Amino acid sequence: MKLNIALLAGDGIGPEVVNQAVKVIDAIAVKFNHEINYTSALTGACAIDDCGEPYPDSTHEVCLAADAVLFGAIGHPKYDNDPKATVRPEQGLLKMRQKLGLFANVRPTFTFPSLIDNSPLKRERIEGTDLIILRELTGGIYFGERGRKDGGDTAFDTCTYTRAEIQRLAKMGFEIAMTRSKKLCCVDKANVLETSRLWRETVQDMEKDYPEVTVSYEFVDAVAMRLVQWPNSYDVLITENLFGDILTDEASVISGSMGLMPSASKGLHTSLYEPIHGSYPQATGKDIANPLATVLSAAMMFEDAFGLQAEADAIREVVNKSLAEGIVTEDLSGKNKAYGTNAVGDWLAKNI
Ligand SMILES: NC(=O)C1=CN([C@@H]2O[C@H](COP(=O)(O)OP(=O)(O)OC[C@H]3O[C@@H](n4cnc5c(N)ncnc54)[C@H](O)[C@@H]3O)[C@@H](O)[C@H]2O)C=CC1
Ligand SMILES: CC(C)CC(=O)C(=O)O
Ligand SMILES: [Mg+2]
Repeated sequence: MKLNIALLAGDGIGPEVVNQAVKVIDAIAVKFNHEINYTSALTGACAIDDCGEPYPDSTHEVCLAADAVLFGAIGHPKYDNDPKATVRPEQGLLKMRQKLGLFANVRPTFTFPSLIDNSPLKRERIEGTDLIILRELTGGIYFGERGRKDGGDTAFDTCTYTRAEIQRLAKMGFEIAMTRSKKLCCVDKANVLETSRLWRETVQDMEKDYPEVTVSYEFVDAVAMRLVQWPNSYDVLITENLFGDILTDEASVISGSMGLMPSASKGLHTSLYEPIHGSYPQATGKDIANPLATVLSAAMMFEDAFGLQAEADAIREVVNKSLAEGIVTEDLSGKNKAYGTNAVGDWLAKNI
C-alpha cells in the first residue's frame, strides 16, 4: 500500500520521539511491503521562529494532503515562563485541532504485565486495567472567549458547548462502548456547571438509542479519585476537553509513565496520532525521552487510519517485547540499565 504520512514533530522532545516512530514505521513498511511517503512540516515554537505563526497555512495543507498525521509535541519554556507572550506554541496546537476538525481524542489507558510494579499504585488495584478516555478536543474552555478587564486585574475564560458538539462525541463514546464491555461513564461537573448539565441531558437523551450500554454519570472530582483507586471499574469515559486533559495525565500513573500514553485525534478532515505528553523541555537533546507513546500512536494510526491490523499488532508486540526484556528509557528502568531514546528506537526497528 502507498501511505502518505505528514510528520509534525514540533518542539522539545517531539523530533526525538517522532524519529523513533519513523524507524519503526520504516521497519513495518519493509516487513509488510508498504511504500511510505513522509512530508514534514513545522508547528509550535519552531514554526513561530520560522515564520511568526504557530500553525502556518502551509502546514495545514500538508496535513490535509496526507492519509494521516503523526504529531510529536509543542511547547517551549520561553513561552511557558512569559505569561504576556501573545503568540504562543499552544495556539498552534489548538488551531490545528480546530482547523482539522479533530473533535475526539481517544486516549487508551492500559497496563503492561512487565511494568505493573513500576506504578506507584498497588498491583491488585491496577492489574488488567484497560480503559479509554474519550476527550472532546475542539470545544470547551480552551476555545472560549477569554481576556482581561479592570486594567488587567481581572481575567476570564469561558466554557461553551453546543448540543451538537456533545452529541458527536457521545455517539463515538457509545459506539466504542458497544465494541467493548458496553459500559459508558459520562464525566462532568453537573452539580455546578451549566455546560455539564447540557452534557448530562444530551447523553441521557441518547441512552435510548443504545439500550445495551449501561451509562453512569459521575462528577469529575470523584472520578479523579476513583480512577487511581479502582481503575478497573471503568471502561469508556467521555468528557469535555479540560477534564479529559487532566484525567488522562493522571491515568498515565496507572501505566507507569507519561512516555507510554498514545492517542488518536479523530476528525472531520483527517486523523492525527499523538502521544499525550508535551515537549518535556528538561529532556530535550538528552536522549532520555521515552519514545513508546509515539510508537504506540503509530500503531493506532495503522489500525485506525489505514485499517492495517497486522501492522498495528506487530508494533504492539515489539513494544511488549522491549518492555519485557528491559530495553527501556530511564523513566521505566528503575535500578536497571537505562537505554537511550535512539537505542530503544533502533532496537524496536531491528526486532519488528
Ligand atoms: N500535546 C502537546 O503538544 C502538549 C504540549 N505541552 C507543552 O509541553 C511543555 C511542557 O509541559 P509539561 O507540563 O512539563 O508536560 P510534559 O508532558 O512535557 O512533561 C510532564 C512530565 O511528564 C514526563 N514525561 C513527558 N513525556 C515523557 C516522555 N516521552 N518520556 C518520559 N517522561 C515523559 C516527565 O516527567 C515530565 O516532566 C509546555 O510548553 C506545554 O505547554 C503540554 C502537554 C501537551
Ligand atoms: C495545549 C494543551 C491543550 C495540550 C495538552 O495538554 C494536551 O493536549 O494534552
Ligand atoms: Mg495534556
